[in-house]
Amino acid sequence: MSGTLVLVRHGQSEWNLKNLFTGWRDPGLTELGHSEAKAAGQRLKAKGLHFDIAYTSVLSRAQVTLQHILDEVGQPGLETIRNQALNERDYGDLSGLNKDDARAKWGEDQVHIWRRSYDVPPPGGESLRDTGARVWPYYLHDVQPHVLRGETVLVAAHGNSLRALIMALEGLTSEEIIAQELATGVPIIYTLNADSTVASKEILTA
Ligand SMILES: O=C(O)[C@@H](CO)OP(=O)(O)O
Repeated sequence: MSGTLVLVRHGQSEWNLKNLFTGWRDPGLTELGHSEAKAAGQRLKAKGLHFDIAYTSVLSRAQVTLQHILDEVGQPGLETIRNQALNERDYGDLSGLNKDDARAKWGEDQVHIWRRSYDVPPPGGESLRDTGARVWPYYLHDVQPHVLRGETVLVAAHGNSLRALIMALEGLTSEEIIAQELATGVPIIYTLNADSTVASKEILTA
């Protein structure tokens, strides 16, 4: 076995609460989102995890979530790399629209296809496949080498950028990924084998 990879979706954002498509827009965390992030850090601390490096997106909800976690585990100054490759899937023209209003306008089925299909992009935005095409190479080139060296790596990112990563990590099909929903502020702990396949997975729910 080699190292440990912890993935965490940011805590609830203002736009999650308002039910708006977010994508690359940059709302902050709600009060609940801040406490979810702190609770995630406490649960990681209780597991005795000590991180060697952290990665996040260039969006503040993920960065603030990461900082709460690092504060809670007692590593507030840990080396942190921020990269756009880990950003949320770009929702294009849907960004900023209310999800119920979108269902009323385009229909439930079309909106579900835009939200959860693998390869149908929302107008002007990215499909999950498009998102994976930037997340996975970044993971392979920048993140995975640390894990394979035996380090413990934290990645704080977004619902769909992490779904794309998990799909490739676990070898899920485009059918299987549809049902995968990530809760806000719930860490997923993977250990990897030396050949980079997943050795174990634990979801740290409250
Ligand atoms: O709005 C978004 O950017 C994402 C994540 O909150 O939404 P969805 O659940 O539709 O993928």
